[in-house]
Amino acid sequence: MSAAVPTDDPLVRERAHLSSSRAALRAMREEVEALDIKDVTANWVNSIVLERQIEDRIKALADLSHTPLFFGRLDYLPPTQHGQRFYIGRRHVHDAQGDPMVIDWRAPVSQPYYQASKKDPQDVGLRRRFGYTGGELTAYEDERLSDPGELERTSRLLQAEIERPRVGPMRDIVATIQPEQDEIVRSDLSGTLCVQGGPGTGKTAVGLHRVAYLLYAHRERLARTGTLVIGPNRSFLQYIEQVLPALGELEVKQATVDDLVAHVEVRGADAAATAVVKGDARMAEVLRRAVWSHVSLPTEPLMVVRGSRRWRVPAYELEEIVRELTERDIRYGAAREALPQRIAHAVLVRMEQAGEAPDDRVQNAVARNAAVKALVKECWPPVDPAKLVLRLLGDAEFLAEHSAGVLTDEERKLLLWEKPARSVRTARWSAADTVLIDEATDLVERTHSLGHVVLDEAQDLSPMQYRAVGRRCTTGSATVLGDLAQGTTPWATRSWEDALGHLGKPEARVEELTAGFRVPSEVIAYASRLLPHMAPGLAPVESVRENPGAFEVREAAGAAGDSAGAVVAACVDALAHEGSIGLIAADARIAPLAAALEAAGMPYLSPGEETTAESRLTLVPASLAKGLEYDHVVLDEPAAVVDGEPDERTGLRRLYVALTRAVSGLTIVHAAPLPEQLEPRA
Ligand SMILES: Nc1ncnc2c1ncn2[C@@H]1O[C@H](COP(=O)(O)OP(=O)(O)OP(=O)(O)O)[C@@H](O)[C@H]1O
Repeated sequence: MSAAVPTDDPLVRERAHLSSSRAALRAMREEVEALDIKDVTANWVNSIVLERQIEDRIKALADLSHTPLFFGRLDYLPPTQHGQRFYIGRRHVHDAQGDPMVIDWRAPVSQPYYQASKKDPQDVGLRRRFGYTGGELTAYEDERLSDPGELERTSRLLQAEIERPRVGPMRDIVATIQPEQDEIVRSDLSGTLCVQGGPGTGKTAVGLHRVAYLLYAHRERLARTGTLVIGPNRSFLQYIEQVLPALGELEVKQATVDDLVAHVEVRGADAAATAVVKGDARMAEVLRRAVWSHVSLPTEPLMVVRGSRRWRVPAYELEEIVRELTERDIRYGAAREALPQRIAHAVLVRMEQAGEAPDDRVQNAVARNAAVKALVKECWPPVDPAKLVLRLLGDAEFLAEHSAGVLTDEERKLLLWEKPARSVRTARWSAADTVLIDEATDLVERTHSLGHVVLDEAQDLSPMQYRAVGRRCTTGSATVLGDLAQGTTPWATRSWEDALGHLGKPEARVEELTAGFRVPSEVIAYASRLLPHMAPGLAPVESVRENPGAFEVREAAGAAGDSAGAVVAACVDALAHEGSIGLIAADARIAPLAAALEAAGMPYLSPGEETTAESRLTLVPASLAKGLEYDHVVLDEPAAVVDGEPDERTGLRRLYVALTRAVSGLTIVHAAPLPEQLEPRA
C-alpha cells in the first residue's frame, strides 16, 4: 500500500483485504497443486480417485476475475462470535495460520448477512455490502443494524444488482438472497418443500442455491446419494447450467423428466385427450394389476429329484408360498428372485424331516433345480416393462381386463393404438408412454432413489410424471418449484396438495414467494390482467424493481399476421440498448419471422444458445419461453400465441409466460386485435 494513500479510507482497507485474500487463495491452490500423491497411494485405483479429487479441488480454488471473492462483511457485536468480523463470499479462504479470510456464504455465521434486520439485528453491529465494477472493488454500503438512530433503508447496491441489465445465461444471486428466499435455501434436508411463486420471484434461483447449500451442509451424505435438478427442456437447462459451477458445485446432474424415463426412443405424439389419460394417476393401478396378473398360483405338486431320492412339495404349500410373496411389499422382480429359494426351503424342510442335514449349498442347488426353475417360469414369469405397456396399448382385451372399474370405455378407446405396434423397437412411443414404461419398470424393480431432487417448472407435470420423479427421491427429499398460473399442459397441476400426493410427499410444506425480481411493475401489472381469466385466486406478483421499465404496445399497419416488418423494426430499436433481446412469437410464426430477420441481415440465436456482445438477439418460440428471461422482449402477435394452444385457458397462460420474460422492457407488436382479456378491467 502506498504511503500517500490515507489508510483510514475504508475502501482502501477493504481492497487491501481483497488482495490479501486473493493471495491466500493462491497459496491454498499452490499447496494443493504441490501435493505429491505417489507416496500416499497404495494402488492405482486410489491414485486415480485422489487425482480427480485434487483436480476438482484446484478447479474449486480458481480465482475467477469476474466473480469477486467476497461481497459482504459482518461485524458481530461482542460477545457473539467474540465480536469478530467476517467477510462473506462464495467460498472459504484461510490464511497461512488457518484463520478465515473469507467465509463461505453457506456457513452458519454468514446467515445473518441475509436475515438480520433493524428489527432483529441478530447480534450484528455492522453489515457491509460491496460493489464491484469489472472485478474491482469500487463501493461499499453500511447498515448499522444495532444503531437505533439509523433508519431502515433499501440498499442501493442490492437495487442495482436487481436492475442490472441481463446478458448471457442465469447468474447466481448469492450476494443478494432475500430473507424469505434464504429461509427456503437453508431449510432442512429432511423435509420436502414446495414453492409457489409468480414469474420472476426467484424460484429457479432459490432452488439452485438450495442445492448448493445442501451440498455444503450435508456434503458426504449427498455425495453418496446424489442430487438432481430437473428442468422442463434442454434450453432451460442450458440457461441455468452455469449457476451451480459458479457456486463451486460441479457434480450436480441436470435432466428433464423425459431424460429420466428414456427407456425407449420417443418417435410419436399423443392427442391431448390421450396424453391426459396416460398421465392420469389411475394408470398406475392399471399397470400394477397388469404386472401382477402374470403371477399364477401353482396347481400341481412339485417333484424334485436329487440322487436316488424324490422330494414332493404339495400344491397347497406352493400356493401358500406364492401367495405370501404377492402379499409382501416387494417388487415383482425381487419376489421372483426370492421364489426359488422359498421353494427350495420347503424341500429342505422335508429333507430335514427325513433325517438329512442339508446345508446352504444344498438349498442353492435345489433352487437351481430344473423342476423348480420350470415352476417359477410358469407361476412367476419375467415381465418386460416395455412389452407390458406395448400389450396394454395394443391388446383391447388385456387392457379391458386390467382397467375394469378404473377406466371408462371412452378412456380405453383413447389409449388403444389404432394399429397395434408389432414390437418394442418399432412402436411409435410417445413421451407419455415412456412414463408408463417407467412406472412398470419400477413395479418390476425398485428405482434408485437420490438424496435430493429439485423439480423446477413442476406445474406442467402429469400425475404419472410426478410419480416418476417421486420414485427417484423415495428415500430422499425434494424441492418442488412452480407457478400454477404458468401451467400450459392439458394436465397442468391444479393444486400443490394433489401434486405432492402424487410425488409421494404429502407432508411437504408449501411456501409462497410474491416479490418479483424480474419483471418491471408496469409490465407485470399488464400481464396480471390475464390472471382472473386463467388462474383465479392467485395474487399478482409485486415487482421490487424501481425502474418502471419500458413498455410499449405497437399496432402494425396491414393485415392481421402481416407485422413482420414492424417486428424487425422493434428488434432494431431494442438492440440500441444493452442487454439480451428475446423475440417471442407463437410457434407457428417462428419460420416467417426467421425469414424476415434473415432478409434484414439480422443474426439471431435459438433459446439456450449463449448470447454474446455481438449476438444478442434470440428468436424464441412461445412454447420454449418458460423459465427464460431477456433484458428486452419483443412479443409478436399476442393473439397468435393464444390461438396456438388447444384451448383458451392454456393460450392465455402461454401468453402470460411470454409477457413475463422481460427485465428492462417489453414491446408488443400486433396487427391482429389484442386478446380482449388484456383490456383493463372496468
Ligand atoms: N434476491 C435476488 N437478488 C437479485 N436478483 C434476484 C433475486 N432473486 C431473483 N433474482 C433474479 O430474478 C430473476 C428471476 O428469477 P428466477 O428465474 O429464479 O424466477 P422464477 O420464479 O423461476 O421465474 P419463472 O416463474 O418465470 O420461471 C433472475 O434474473 C434472478 O437472478
